[in-house]
Amino acid sequence: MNALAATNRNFRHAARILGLDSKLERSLLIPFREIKVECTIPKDDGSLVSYVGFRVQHDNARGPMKGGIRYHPEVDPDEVNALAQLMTWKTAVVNIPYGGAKGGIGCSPGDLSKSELERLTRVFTQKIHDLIGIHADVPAPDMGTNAQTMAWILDEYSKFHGHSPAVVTGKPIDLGGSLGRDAATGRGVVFATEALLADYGKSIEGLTFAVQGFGNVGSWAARLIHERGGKVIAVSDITGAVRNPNGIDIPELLKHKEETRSLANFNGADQMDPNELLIHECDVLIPCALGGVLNRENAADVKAKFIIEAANHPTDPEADEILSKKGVIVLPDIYANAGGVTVSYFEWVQNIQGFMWDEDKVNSELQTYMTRAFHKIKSMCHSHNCNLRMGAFTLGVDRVARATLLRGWEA
Ligand SMILES: NC(=O)C1=CN([C@@H]2O[C@H](COP(=O)(O)OP(=O)(O)OC[C@H]3O[C@@H](n4cnc5c(N)ncnc54)[C@H](O)[C@@H]3O)[C@@H](O)[C@H]2O)C=CC1
Ligand SMILES: O=C(O)CCC(=O)C(=O)O
Repeated sequence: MNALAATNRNFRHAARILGLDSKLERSLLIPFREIKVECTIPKDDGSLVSYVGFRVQHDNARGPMKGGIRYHPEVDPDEVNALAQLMTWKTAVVNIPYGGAKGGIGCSPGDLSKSELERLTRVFTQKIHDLIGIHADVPAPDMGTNAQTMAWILDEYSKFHGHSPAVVTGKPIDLGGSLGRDAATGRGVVFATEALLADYGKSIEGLTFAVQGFGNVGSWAARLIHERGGKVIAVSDITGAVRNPNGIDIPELLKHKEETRSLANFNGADQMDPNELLIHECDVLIPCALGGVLNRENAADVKAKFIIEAANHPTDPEADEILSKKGVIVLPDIYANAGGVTVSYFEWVQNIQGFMWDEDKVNSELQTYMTRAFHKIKSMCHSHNCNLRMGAFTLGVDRVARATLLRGWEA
């Protein structure tokens, strides 16, 4: 099922549970604004190449729209729409004063030189600068983008609007980025995992983990799990996959990845088929890469007891049903990976205050937000007799619906 159909289906299910008015339901589903722009740049050899850039601003009832920008060949308008909508529910789940947005450019960032990426980012920013802004829409990194990408957006935007560090988050510390933002999504995943496991009388120490994706989110999640005594027994990324039933030495794997840019030829683990990772024997599976990876083709073969959705939309609704029948507990993306946008919020607050927090404060506030949201989700699950995904969706949708009604929406 495509990402937008899946996200709409989850939203409609939550709206039914909440008994939302059908006109309000329809209004919440329609994006506030969809932007599609042509981005033509000269390549390093002087030839011209054109890309399509998207920004979907889904909802701003609770505050400025917020969400990452993705550079990936499979970026398409439906997917960006789905991811923007997920941001609206996600910011509401962790109760930060934002709406939702998402952007992307259909490109292969690994095939572009640094100067080509810079030109592409600047052209994209020139095309959308009037529609983003500190109190309108605040981009951040997502797959294929990073702090450097945010620095270029900040610089280009500031040419039009004056120096504006709060227009993006996830920027370099030297330009007003927050301590702890780089690790925040992975750290939030770990806080979310701890909250869930505690609910089952368990802890990370001694459990086995399989992690798909070893970029920003996956590598930080794996590192922090390793530090807490969890055994990361399988890791994959676009270059391949490795496994070690005794636990992979994650700091060594990080060093190897840094030196070789690949998981291949790592001495501390055996190579494995990357397609096997999601169905590998483990206690906890953490998808940290693409959407739709758990679907009706593989869900029945999943062996993990818990799935923590660090990626956005990794589980298709058809897989959700299969996993639920198998008794697998799924912690949904709009909560599990909300640590990134939560620390983005702290970064924005620091920029507006002109006051920098120390890293311990960032991390401890993040833990407070993640733990509080988990208990709120659980209480929605009890009230509505639903699973964690619907607990999170009902929590997020209810908060956005209330804000919309209070602002004067009338059926
Ligand atoms: N960066 C952030 O703050 C946040 C990211 N996310 C989500 O987390 C996921 C990962 O994002 P980042 O770590 O930021 O991206 P990234 O670009 O830093 O890393 C992506 C990783 O996925 C791997 N990958 C790509 N295709 C794969 C495949 N077919 N099989 C296995 N691995 C594959 C890449 O090799 C890389 O290791 C995405 O779904 C993103 O939307 C969610 C919330 C915040
Ligand atoms: O930090 C942010 O503003 C957005 C992060 C993001 O794109 C996400 O949570 O999917």
